[in-house]
Amino acid sequence: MTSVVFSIGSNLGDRADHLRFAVRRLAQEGELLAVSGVYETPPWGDTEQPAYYNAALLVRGPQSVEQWLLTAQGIEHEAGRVRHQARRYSPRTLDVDLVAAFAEDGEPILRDTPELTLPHPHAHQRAFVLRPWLEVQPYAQLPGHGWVNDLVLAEPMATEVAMMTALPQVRLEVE
Ligand SMILES: Nc1ncnc2c1ncn2[C@@H]1O[C@H](COP(=O)(O)OP(=O)(O)OP(=O)(O)O)[C@@H](O)[C@H]1O
Ligand SMILES: Nc1nc2c(c(=O)[nH]1)N=C(CO)CN2
Repeated sequence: MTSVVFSIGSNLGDRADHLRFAVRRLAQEGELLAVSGVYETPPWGDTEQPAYYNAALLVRGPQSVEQWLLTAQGIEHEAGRVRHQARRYSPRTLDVDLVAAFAEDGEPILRDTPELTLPHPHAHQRAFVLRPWLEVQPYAQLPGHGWVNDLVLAEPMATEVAMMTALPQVRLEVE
């Protein structure tokens, strides 16, 4: 069994609907253990694009992390995601990234291949990943970077977290 923290994001079309789609599909693929709140977040990395909706999920299942990656990419495709070769961080209907994964004994699963890096190589730089992650794993540690709670409290991350808007009226939970 593996437990995976997913970051989901959308900044094209009906953002809430795209996140709900990701939750519904991942709940079909594994056991949905926790769902964070939804945040509206300023675009990171390429600022000339609309704001994102972001959230985090914790899902468990018998899959390998490589199988989870294929599932995540399949879900992005089903949501109509188009990849733009010329633009690194282009707007997208749905992004489903593996942030971190854990074996049954709680040990982090590490990968460093061209297809899959675990933990996600940019996780420690992204408020839109770290803040929702804390809601699904309050005692999370990011291998190589320490406690996630410490990361979100330290500057400049704390300022970026303050720029995120919690949207409690947007619910993602599946029935
Ligand atoms: N932890 C990971 N989660 C998702 N994709 C990963 C991961 N590690 C490596 N990848 C690889 O990254 C490639 C690019 O993925 P994608 O197009 O979703 O990137 P992005 O979302 O635009 O940027 P970023 O990966 O920085 O969030 C994928 O082909 C995938 O194989
Ligand atoms: N706020 C925000 N910015 C981003 C996001 C995202 O999900 N949210 N995803 C990106 C590529 O993975 C690049 N930039």
